[in-house]
Amino acid sequence: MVYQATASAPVNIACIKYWGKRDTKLILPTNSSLSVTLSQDHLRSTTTSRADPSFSKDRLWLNGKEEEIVAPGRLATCIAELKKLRKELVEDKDASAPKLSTFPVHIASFNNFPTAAGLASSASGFAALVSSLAALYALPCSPSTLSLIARQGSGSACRSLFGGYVAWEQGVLDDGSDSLAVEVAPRSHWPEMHALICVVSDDKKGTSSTSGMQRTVQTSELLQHRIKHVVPKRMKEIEAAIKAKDFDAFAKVTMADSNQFHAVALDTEPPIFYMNDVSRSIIALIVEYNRVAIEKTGKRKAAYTYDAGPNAVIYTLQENVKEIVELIVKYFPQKDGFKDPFQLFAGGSVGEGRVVEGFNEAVAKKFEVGAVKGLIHTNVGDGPRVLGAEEALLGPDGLPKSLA
Ligand SMILES: Nc1ncnc2c1ncn2[C@@H]1O[C@H](COP(=O)(O)OP(=O)(O)OP(=O)(O)O)[C@@H](O)[C@H]1O
Ligand SMILES: C[C@@](O)(CCOP(=O)(O)OP(=O)(O)O)CC(=O)O
Repeated sequence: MVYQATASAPVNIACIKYWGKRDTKLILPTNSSLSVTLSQDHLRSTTTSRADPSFSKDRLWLNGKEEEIVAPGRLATCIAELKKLRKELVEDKDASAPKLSTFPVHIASFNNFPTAAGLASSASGFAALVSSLAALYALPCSPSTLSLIARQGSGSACRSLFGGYVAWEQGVLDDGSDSLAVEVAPRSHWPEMHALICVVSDDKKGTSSTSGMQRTVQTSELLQHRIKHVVPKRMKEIEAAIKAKDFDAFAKVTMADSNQFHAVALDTEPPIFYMNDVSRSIIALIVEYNRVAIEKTGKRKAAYTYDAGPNAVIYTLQENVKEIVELIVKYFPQKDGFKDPFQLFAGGSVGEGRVVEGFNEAVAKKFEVGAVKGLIHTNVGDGPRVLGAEEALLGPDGLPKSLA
């Protein structure tokens, strides 16, 4: 008998940013946060887990390379928590259930996009790990319960247990049992939400989120203001905007919160800079694009947001994506053609790009080819998926197929 399961999980990009922990071991945040889950059709982590009494120890391969599982590290904690749930919720209740909690596991995972480049690989990665082990162990758990475990792998990972629009409620309890992800609205509520990711750099980043945010907690006074007076109000505003499908309000709060996250990074001692000249020019383009839109219709049409790196994520409604791709390509000429998953250009190419009528072209300079290395067009997506045996990443010998 082979005990094995495969799952995939999505990336999420926060509109209200998580930045700061009140408990670094349990990964309990200093503020609530909210994100949009992006489609797994474009960006995903896929993970296969197998339990077998003949394995000598728990082992994990990420993109074909073995990673150490060292207790009490994050990987070891997540695996141990899931084994504990298997024992308590399945084996202790049903004497005939195989004692999978006592078997070592082999885990193989693959990210179909750059790992540790500020594209939230830790979020989709830990969500896929938790989802595949939960499927292997047949855990009767809700996504919110599983989010409690994914959170201990990487905070932002807890939000990837749901599709659509997701809040991570910070919670107040010391044991973290109320610090979990909840669905604000499913994908189907507002499926017109699209995202354009401008890959400015796919290098490993300078200051990791984990170390950067703790330096901010220790040194930034502005962070305390943000936690007490800004985020609670913004969480309410953005939830209301999502429920009402009010893109203008959604965009206003999203951009303000990205700005404030980078302001608290700058307010850290020594200061942390995640955005670069390219990032700032993309902001200038979106600000001008919105100025024209507001002049015509009174409403914003795009929202930029930046995580702990220079890559821009631009949220917009489906009807505006084409204009925005043309705008970005005009200022950031592309080496490779735009992969057009939604057929915006009906099989043709983007060409030289262009700006909308009334746009002040002087707000940014034209950059060299390669300043924006690539554009990824995606949309709001669903939560983790359990996949069939044909998608498994482990071979019959229990080792990654990529190594065979
Ligand atoms: N598929 C995966 N399975 C298990 N762990 C993963 C997976 N993908 C990434 N990770 C873990 O996450 C780490 C990368 O996280 P890191 O926070 O540095 O980058 P990021 O998630 O790309 O960026 P950010 O979270 O700041 O947006 C990897 O080194 C690995 O330990
Ligand atoms: C800027 C962010 O992307 C920070 C993400 O931080 P991580 O979740 O990567 O940090 P750890 O909990 O230490 O693993 C904002 C966000 O996703 O909310």
